[in-house]
Amino acid sequence: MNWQDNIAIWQANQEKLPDYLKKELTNIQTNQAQAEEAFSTDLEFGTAGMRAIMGPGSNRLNLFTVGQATEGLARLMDKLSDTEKKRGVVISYDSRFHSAEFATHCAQILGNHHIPVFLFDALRPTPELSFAIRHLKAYAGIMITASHNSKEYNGYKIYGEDGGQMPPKHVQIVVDEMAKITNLFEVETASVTELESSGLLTYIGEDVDQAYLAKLKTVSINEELNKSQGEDLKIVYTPLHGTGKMLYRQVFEMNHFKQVYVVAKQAILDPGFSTIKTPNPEFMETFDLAKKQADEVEADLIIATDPDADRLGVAVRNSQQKFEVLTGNQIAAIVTQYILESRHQLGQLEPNSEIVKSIVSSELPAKIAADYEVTCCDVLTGFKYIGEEIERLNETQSGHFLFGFEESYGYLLKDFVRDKDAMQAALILAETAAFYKDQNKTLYDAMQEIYQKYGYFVEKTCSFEFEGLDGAKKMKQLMQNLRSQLLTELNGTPIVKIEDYLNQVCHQDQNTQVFTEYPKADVLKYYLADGTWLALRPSGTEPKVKLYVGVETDSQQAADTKIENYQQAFSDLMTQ
Ligand SMILES: O=P(O)(O)OC[C@H]1O[C@H](O)[C@H](O)[C@@H](O)[C@@H]1O
Repeated sequence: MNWQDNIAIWQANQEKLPDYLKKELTNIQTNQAQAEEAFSTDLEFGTAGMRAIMGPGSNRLNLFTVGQATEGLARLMDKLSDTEKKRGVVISYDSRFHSAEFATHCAQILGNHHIPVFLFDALRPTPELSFAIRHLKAYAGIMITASHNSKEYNGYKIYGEDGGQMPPKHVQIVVDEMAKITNLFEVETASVTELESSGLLTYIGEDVDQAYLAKLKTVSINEELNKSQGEDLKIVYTPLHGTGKMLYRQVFEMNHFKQVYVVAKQAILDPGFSTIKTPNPEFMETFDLAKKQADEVEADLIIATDPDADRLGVAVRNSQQKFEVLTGNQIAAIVTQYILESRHQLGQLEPNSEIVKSIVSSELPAKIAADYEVTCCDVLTGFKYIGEEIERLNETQSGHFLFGFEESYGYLLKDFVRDKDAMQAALILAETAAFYKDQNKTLYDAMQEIYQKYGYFVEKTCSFEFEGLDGAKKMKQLMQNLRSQLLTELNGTPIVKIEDYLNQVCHQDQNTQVFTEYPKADVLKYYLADGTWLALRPSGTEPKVKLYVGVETDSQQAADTKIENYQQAFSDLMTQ
């Protein structure tokens, strides 16, 4: 169907649209480029479900595209046995515009299929949703969030019964069912009152909070340390206008961190994120307000969580006492070092322990792990793969999960959650900071010690935007070109190995070998003769190709120069 016909269908169904969407439908037609983009194609399920700008259209996040996905999930569940189906679905949502409305709409669609729904009575973090699925023994979960994207976006994630993001093979069934819904306006809903009275809709909140908080108490490794040092540690915390606000105080207090100063202006649930450009805890500017407050109260560290509280960013004082934002990889290295060292000291480092990371994350935690005879398992980008590895370890009883992370600021320690959990990460960071403070050191000092011991492993990610309708096609083409003309050197340094995760082949020493331990993914990873690695992949959540570079040298300065040079050389190649 062409986009004009698609608009005509939306217009014909005007009476089903809420007022704001009616207005937006009229407005969008005055801008042909935007209208074409919104109506000429359908949203796709990416790394983490669907994420898009909100507005009318089949390629936008709105009541009807959210409805289509939920109807897909409902039809998948219709195929289950009655007992399985009756386990129901847990739904949560973040602080964004329309998040609560979308969540209720999902409940009404599932309810129409006689699927029980457990809907949070107010916004809650993504990790709490993941926990709630297992806690309530539900069959699936839905989270309405666009994570750290800007305010125009919203998103939709589906979780499976293990609390992890639904694995691709199940998502495919949902996607196939979605494709059968050719008219988005035909998806039926039940009324909320009806569902409430029939018992199909249950509101959850406080009980699940208490159960989740109790589990969060098990994250600490050395409770005695927290008891003795927790009172002295000064933390400035910002929930960046999102769900972290709901539980942070109890989380810190229950774990003996009493001096937590919240950034009051960012503890307001504001879907416009009016104090920041984007609610992304990886950017320096996101910490501006927090930094001011941290200087006033002489805080040791700043912790920020994104609006759905699954990712976490940290700023620490450097040797000049100025706050510096750590990268996702640096946070992972510091936490890995602390977990392994403290467990080792306490005699709690079990044999067959394992950390899990994505293939585009730093090699430094792997090197630290090796030093403690702990395995490091690599998985594809997407926390669901870390969830799958945890499940595998549990099922086969072949190992003990200690820590999972991605360079994109996602961390998990305890498997009562099967996605990244910023609350767990906040706790372990506070404990780590307390550990070093006890020795008169900061987390910045900790990072320097790690570099000195293991080498300067430094990584940088940059991305190339591919907006617009033909963006996805252009990204695929770019990857294809790099596959058909394999690079042999970069900046004069030979490329010794190339892994192609789509064709599942590894090119090395003029040989091509097949590898099948990962699902197929559009990723190319290059290994250079000097130990540098580069990876390139189209993002699954944004219209971007991401370039990741990791180097290992003997000084920070040498690492920075090396990274700049390689990144530049590769970027030049891509834009030629
Ligand atoms: O690099 P992308 O495909 O955009 O994904 C970036 C991140 O997106 C989401 O937050 C996923 O849950 C993460 O697992 C993933 O690392």
